[in-house]
Amino acid sequence: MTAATAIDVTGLTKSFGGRRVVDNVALRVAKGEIAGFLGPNGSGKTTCIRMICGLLTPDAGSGTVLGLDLRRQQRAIRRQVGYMTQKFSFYEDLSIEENLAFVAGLYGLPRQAVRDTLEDLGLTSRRTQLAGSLSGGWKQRLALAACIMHQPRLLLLDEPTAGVDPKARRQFWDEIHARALGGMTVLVSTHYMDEAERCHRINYIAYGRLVVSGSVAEVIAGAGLVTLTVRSARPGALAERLRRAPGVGQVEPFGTALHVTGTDRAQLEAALAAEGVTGQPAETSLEDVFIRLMELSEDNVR
Ligand SMILES: Nc1ncnc2c1ncn2[C@@H]1O[C@H](COP(=O)(O)OP(=O)(O)OP(=O)(O)O)[C@@H](O)[C@H]1O
Repeated sequence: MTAATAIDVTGLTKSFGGRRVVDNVALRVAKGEIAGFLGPNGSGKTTCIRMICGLLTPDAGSGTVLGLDLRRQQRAIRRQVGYMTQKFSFYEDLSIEENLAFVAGLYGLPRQAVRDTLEDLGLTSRRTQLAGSLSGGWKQRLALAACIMHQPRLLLLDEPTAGVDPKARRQFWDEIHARALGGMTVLVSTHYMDEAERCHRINYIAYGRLVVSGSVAEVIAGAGLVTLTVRSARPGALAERLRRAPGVGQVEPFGTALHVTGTDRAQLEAALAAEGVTGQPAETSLEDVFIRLMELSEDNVR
């Protein structure tokens, strides 16, 4: 491991009840990087995150987290990591400040840490509000406050913005980027494409296996997909026919236009020409790429 690497693990493997849910995953995350973790439901993201933060022991695999040994130094790792679980919970009948004071007590932090964290996350004016009465966005902010109060060097976020409105999500991401600029490393799982695009690098996992890793641009370029957009008076009927045409992968309506994606430009153009329409070149979206990766992974496990 170099000093600039926050997570450096290889061969991570975990089975539950004889079923392998994480299979030989290698992951490297540089210090100060925001790494996205994407993949279909049940593909093993949460399990990987829990192995990385020292809550679950891998069946196989090794490596370091913040320079600490993944297998032998789990306790030390847990102390330096902030982990926001998918279903974070609080004492609903306690205020924001009381909830944070409770967490501070668990970590043995001084009272000042609560005041600083309230201030830092813009929670001071609401500090007496009961956690149970907060909106989704403020609850999530409280959860973030609770997991960064002990100033971890690595933040692991498991679908932190599920069910939160766009403005609160944007504020949350601004907060995350500010922390990363300050040197904190972040590994965040998400199903939202716009959030994937906010990450420095993304890692796509399917059926327990890491399928691809890189910047958004690298991942899109590496998929080798071609996308054309067509307009039609009856896009629904055209989409139906195109989906059955050879060489056509995905056909997605975008308003009155269709985005048609495949791996071979000549075949795509031929499919459109057979329908009497011409396509205009369009950018392949990250969503198109992930759907393609998921289909390829399905084929591999069948
Ligand atoms: N403690 C456990 N005991 C048994 N099975 C488990 C356990 N934890 C996870 N699993 C199973 O392992 C698989 C991977 O789950 P995991 O939660 O890691 O996936 P995920 O990628 O985070 O999914 P999602 O996107 O839905 O959150 C799932 O099939 C899940 O049911």
